Amino acid sequence: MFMNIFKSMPARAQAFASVKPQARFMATVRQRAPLEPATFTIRDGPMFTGKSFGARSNISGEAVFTTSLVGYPESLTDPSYRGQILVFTQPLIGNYGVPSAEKDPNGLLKYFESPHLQAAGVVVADVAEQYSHWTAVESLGEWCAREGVPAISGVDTRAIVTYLREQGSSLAKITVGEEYDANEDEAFTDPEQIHLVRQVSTKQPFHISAADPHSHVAVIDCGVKENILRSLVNRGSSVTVFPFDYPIHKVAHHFDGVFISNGPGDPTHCQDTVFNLQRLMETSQVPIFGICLGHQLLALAAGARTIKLKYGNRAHNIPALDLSTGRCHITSQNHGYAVDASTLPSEWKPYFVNLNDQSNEGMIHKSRPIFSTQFHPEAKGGPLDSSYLFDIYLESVQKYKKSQAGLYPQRDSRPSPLLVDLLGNERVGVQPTVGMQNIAAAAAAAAAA
Ligand SMILES: NC(=O)CC[C@H](N)C(=O)O
Repeated sequence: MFMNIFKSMPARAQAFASVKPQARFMATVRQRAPLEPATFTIRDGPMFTGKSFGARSNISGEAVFTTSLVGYPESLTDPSYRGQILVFTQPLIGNYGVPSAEKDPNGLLKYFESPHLQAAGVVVADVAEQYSHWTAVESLGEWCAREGVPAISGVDTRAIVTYLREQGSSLAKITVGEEYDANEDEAFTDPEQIHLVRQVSTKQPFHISAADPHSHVAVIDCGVKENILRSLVNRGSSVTVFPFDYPIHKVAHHFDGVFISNGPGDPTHCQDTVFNLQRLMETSQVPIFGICLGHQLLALAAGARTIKLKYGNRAHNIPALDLSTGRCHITSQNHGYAVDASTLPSEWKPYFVNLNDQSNEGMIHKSRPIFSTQFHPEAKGGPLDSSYLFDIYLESVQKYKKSQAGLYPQRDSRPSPLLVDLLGNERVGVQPTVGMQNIAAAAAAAAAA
C-alpha cells in the first residue's frame, strides 16, 4: 500500500521521500486554521478582497509600495515605515521566514533594523506559509500576528501598484473579518498628521562601544536603522545615540562626529532637530553625515526646502550618480520626500542624483566635512555599492579628532565605564507599532498628558 503511494509520487517527491529524515531539507510546514477574509481599501479608490494572515485587527495608514525582491524582515523593522501600509510587488513573500531578535557581540540586533515590526500593515500577492532558512524562527504570518500587525494576501498587487503610481501614495486601510460594510467607514488615519519620529526615537541617550574604538560619534536618532549603528561600530567608532530633539550643539564638543539618522514621516515635523543642527553648524566644525531623513533635516537646516514625491522611491536597485566622480551606484531606498536641489544655498552642492527620476540623492558642503545621502549606504537588505561612504565619513571624523587633540587633551573615544552604565545600551521607551488607530490614540493620549 505504502509502496503504491510512493510510486504514484512525482519523481522529485520520490527522491525527497527516499532521503533519510534527518538529512532532509528542513522545510517548516505548520497546519493553520483556514485564513479569514480581509479587505484592502484605498480611500476614494478601489477595494481588494483577500485573506488575512496577520493580526486580527483593522488599521489605516499611507499605502506605499516597494519593489525590493528580498529583505522583508529588514524593511518591516525599519522605523522609517512607521505609519505606512507596505505593499510588496515581489509576488511571493515570506518564503525564508523571519529571524529572531538575537543580538551581536556589540549588543546590536543581528537581523532586524529595530526590535519590532514597524509598518502599520502588510500587503502581498502570495504569502509563503511554508518557510525555510537557517535563521528563521517563525513564519511571516506568525510574526505579524504576534506583533499586532494586520496583513493581507491574495490581492492583485500589480493593480494596487498601478493605481498608486497613477494617483500617488494614498491613504488606505486593512479590514479583517467576514463582513466588510464599505458604508460603515471608519476614518482613514493620516500619518502625515502625526509626529512619527517622536514615536520611534529613543527617549533617553544610550551607548554602544566598539571593540577597540578609534572615535566616538553622536547619533541623532530619528528612528535609526540598526545597520547604521552596526556600520559605525564595526568600523571602530563607538556611538552615543540621542533622542531626535536633544540639543546636540550643546554636547558636540565631546564627540568626534555627528550622525543624523533615517526616520519616518514629513521632515518638516522635526523643527527642533533642524534648529539644533543650525546651531551645531554655526558653533562647531564637527564632521556631519546624514542618511535619508537625516539628509532632509540637514538640507532644511542649511536653508533648502523638501518636497513630497508622488509615490516615493522604495527599492534596492535604484541608480544614483555620484556627481563628483561620474560613477553610478545601485542603491537601497525608502523615502516619500526629497530635497529640492534647486533650493540648496551656495555653500552646498548636490552630491548624488537619481538616474530614474532625477530627484536629489545627496548634498555636500563645499568646504567643510559635511555630507548626506537620500539613499541608504548601509543598505539592509540591499547592495553595498555605497557603503564606502561610511569609510569617508569616519576618515574625516578621525582627522577632526586629531585636530581637536590640542584643544581637548582629556577627551577619549572610550567614555568612562560610569557613563556607559548610566546610559544603558539599547533604545529607551520606544513603543511597538500596533496599527495606526492605536498610534493615533497613543499620540492623542501623549498630547493630553
Ligand atoms: N528612510 C527615511 O529616512 C525616510 C525619510 C522620510 N520619512 C521620507 O519618507 O522621505
